[in-house]
Amino acid sequence: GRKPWKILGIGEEFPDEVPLRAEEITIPADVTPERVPTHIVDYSGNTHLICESTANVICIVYSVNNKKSIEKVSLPSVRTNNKQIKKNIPVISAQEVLSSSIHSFIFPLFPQCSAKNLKNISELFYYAQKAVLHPTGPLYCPEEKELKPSCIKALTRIFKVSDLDNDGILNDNELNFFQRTCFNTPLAPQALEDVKNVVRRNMTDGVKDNGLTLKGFLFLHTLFIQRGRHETTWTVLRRFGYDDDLELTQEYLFPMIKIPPDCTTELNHNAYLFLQSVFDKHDKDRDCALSPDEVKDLFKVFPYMPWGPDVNNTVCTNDQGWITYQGYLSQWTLTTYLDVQRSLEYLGYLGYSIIYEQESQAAAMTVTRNKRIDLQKKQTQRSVFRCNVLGARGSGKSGFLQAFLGRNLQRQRQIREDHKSFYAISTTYVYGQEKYLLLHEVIPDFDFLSEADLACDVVCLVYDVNNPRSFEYCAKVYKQYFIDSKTPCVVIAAKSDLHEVRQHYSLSPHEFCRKHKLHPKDIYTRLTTMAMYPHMAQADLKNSTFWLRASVGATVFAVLGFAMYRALLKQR
Ligand SMILES: Nc1nc2c(ncn2[C@@H]2O[C@H](COP(=O)(O)OP(=O)(O)OP(=O)(O)O)[C@@H](O)[C@H]2O)c(=O)[nH]1
Ligand SMILES: [Ca+2]
Ligand SMILES: [Ca+2]
Ligand SMILES: [Mg+2]
Ligand SMILES: [Mg+2]
Repeated sequence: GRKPWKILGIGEEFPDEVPLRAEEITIPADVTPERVPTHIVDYSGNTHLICESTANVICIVYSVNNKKSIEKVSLPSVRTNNKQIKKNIPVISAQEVLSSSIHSFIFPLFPQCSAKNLKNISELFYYAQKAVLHPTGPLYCPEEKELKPSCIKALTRIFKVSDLDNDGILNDNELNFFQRTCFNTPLAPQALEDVKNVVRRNMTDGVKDNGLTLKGFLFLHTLFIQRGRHETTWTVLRRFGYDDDLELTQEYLFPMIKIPPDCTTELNHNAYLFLQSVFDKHDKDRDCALSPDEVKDLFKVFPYMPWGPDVNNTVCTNDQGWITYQGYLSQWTLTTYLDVQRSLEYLGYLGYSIIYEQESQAAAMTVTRNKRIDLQKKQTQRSVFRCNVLGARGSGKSGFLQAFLGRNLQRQRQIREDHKSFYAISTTYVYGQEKYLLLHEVIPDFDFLSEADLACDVVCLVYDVNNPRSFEYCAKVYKQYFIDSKTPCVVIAAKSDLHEVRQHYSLSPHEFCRKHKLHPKDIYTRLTTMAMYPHMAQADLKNSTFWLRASVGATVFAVLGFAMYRALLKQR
């Protein structure tokens, strides 16, 4: 899909009579080494003509046994005579062709070419094309004789992604995998040793425990570039998703994925396996939780830190407040459910499609079938269910979410205001199957409940038994938004450890929910079950509403995590 491009030739001509500007010659794509159709325009030493050109690369051709010809076309003169030459047009010369043909060890050699008679003229065009397609500019600083910072950054990410066990060394297995990934060919055992020996000869800490360190890896690439083999480095960079500016491409980070309405996005089994391996390689002390340092290390391959402190209040953490393995997978599940583009982007940074040899990051996603079909067929393959939690201000919504993560009131009160989350996600078992339940706290603004606030699998209406004005909100929301909807609703009486007061509403909560006599043992499992089998909720309960009394007392929490929620049906 590349556009055809132009090579401009300027030089001292040997024939006596030459036209000022020869006709353009076009080399068709299929006979050029880089498969790019190429126009060659010959400018016969009239360097000022280049001003009008739109060339991608300029070839300077001169006779090596004629000093004058070199002087005439030497770079400074081309530059000074042609101020309008765009700064980023590469200029190559026959001299360069000669000096680039050096022995190298891993990748196939270029044929030796003769600049003297340009017998192998195709080499010249090979280099001309290479100068455009694989520019050294973004990679290497010739003055400093070292890689540019952005190139070091990209190669460091590539090293980290390829270092599958995260020990800071590319061992033979990892090097072979890397080689196969980038060049489609395995590395012969001898070639592998040769590479390491080259590094050993040049530096002391480039090889460690018979594997390549980051320093050694960067050194190798410096060497490739210095030996005119920069297309090797470009092959690696492009394989890992980088464009000419060393940014990850849009196609790599955001592959096309179609999400029809009423469908949701989940990670598939392969993606969970990959994420599990990423967790394992960063959980260095194997305590099944990510310490702040481990999290930092995990996200070193990202251009920014994707998880803020609110994540620790969205998923399960250990006693130290560190995200557990379960919590880590939950957070990935949440991101995928709420913002699949972001999830694709993150998988891209981690190198999912490369490590798991997939066409694109999109291969990690399952788009679930339309929810309506699930309802018709009365079954679902989904594994993530969303429950929106609504209730008046201060009714105990956040407490309900945090209790799901196993946090008692005392612990909840330690959460900083700016670290609070409007989501909580964890797993529950429904008929023996592990499912994710995603709780979302909706900001109580009765007049501004959006589509998104209402779209979910099950609704929780929370009121405060201790606040006489809190039930009215639930009743109004229910009557306005859910009475005719297919979405099952649950009414939850929160703070039931406090004194229960009479609600200022025409019906008492008990009357409101009287018809719906349910005794769920575990409110969260109950919610997931209702989300999964809404037709059951419909069948059981005419208005698909029942009433729960939930207590978030600290002492009750201590025994069975979130089992402190006692769901009782009050009978009069
Ligand atoms: N005693 C007792 N207090 C609770 C319980 N749940 C929440 N609270 C307290 O009630 C207050 C409000 O609780 P939240 O969970 O923040 O209520 P909310 O509905 O999220 O409030 P907003 O987000 O402001 O709308 C806080 O001071 C909590 O500590 C409970 O079960 N028992
Ligand atoms: Ca390793
Ligand atoms: Ca750990
Ligand atoms: Mg000519
Ligand atoms: Mg809240």
